[in-house]
Amino acid sequence: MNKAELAKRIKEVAFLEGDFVLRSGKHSKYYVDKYLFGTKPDILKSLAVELTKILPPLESFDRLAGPELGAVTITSVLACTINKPFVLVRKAAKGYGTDKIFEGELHKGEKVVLIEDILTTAGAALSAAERLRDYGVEIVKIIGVVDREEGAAENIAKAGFQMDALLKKSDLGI
Ligand SMILES: O=P(O)(O)OC[C@H]1O[C@H](OP(=O)(O)OP(=O)(O)O)[C@H](O)[C@@H]1O
Ligand SMILES: O=C(O)c1cc(=O)[nH]c(=O)[nH]1
Repeated sequence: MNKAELAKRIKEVAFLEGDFVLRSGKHSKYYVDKYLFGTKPDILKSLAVELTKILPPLESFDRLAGPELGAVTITSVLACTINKPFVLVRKAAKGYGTDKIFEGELHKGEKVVLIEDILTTAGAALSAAERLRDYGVEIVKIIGVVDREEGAAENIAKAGFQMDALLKKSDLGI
C-alpha cells in the first residue's frame, strides 16, 4: 500500500459523518475514528512504513512517546519497525500501583519523538509534550497521523515544538 492507498483505506474504514463533540469541545460534522484504523494490521503496518519516512533521522532521538489511548497502537508498531523503545503517556496517574504518568522506561535528558493519532487543536498532544518537557525530556518533534487543520500547527509552533503530519484533511478528501 502506498501513501495514497493508505489515505484512501483510512477514509474508507474510519471516516464518520454525523454530529460529534470533539476533545476540544468543538462540534464537527465528521469524525475520523482512530480506533477504526489503529486496530487493523494492514493499516498499522503501512502507517509504520509511511511514518518512518517522515521521522527525524533515527540517530537524532532515543525513544518514541505515545499518548494514551489512540496513539498507543500506532506508536508500538512504529517502534517495532524502527527498533526504538517507546514510552506511554497517561492522561492522569492511576492513583495506585506505581502511580506513574509515563509508563515504560524514560530518562531525563532523552530525546523523544511524540506520535499523535489525530491533531485537531493539538491540545492533547501538547499536554503530553509539555509534561514530557517538564520532566526533562527534549521533544524533537510531534508527528500526527491526521491533521484536521483546525489550529494544531499554529498551537504547536506557539508552544515552541516542531511538528509534521502524515496526512492532512485534504489528503483524505475531506
Ligand atoms: O488535537 P486535539 O484538539 O487535542 O484533539 C485530538 C485529540 O483528541 C483525541 O483523543 P481523545 O481525547 O479522544 O482520547 P483517546 O485517545 O484516549 O480516545 C485524539 O486522539 C487526539 O488525541
Ligand atoms: O478532535 C477530536 O477529538 C477528534 C477528532 C477526530 O476526527 N477523531 C478523533 O478521534 N478525535
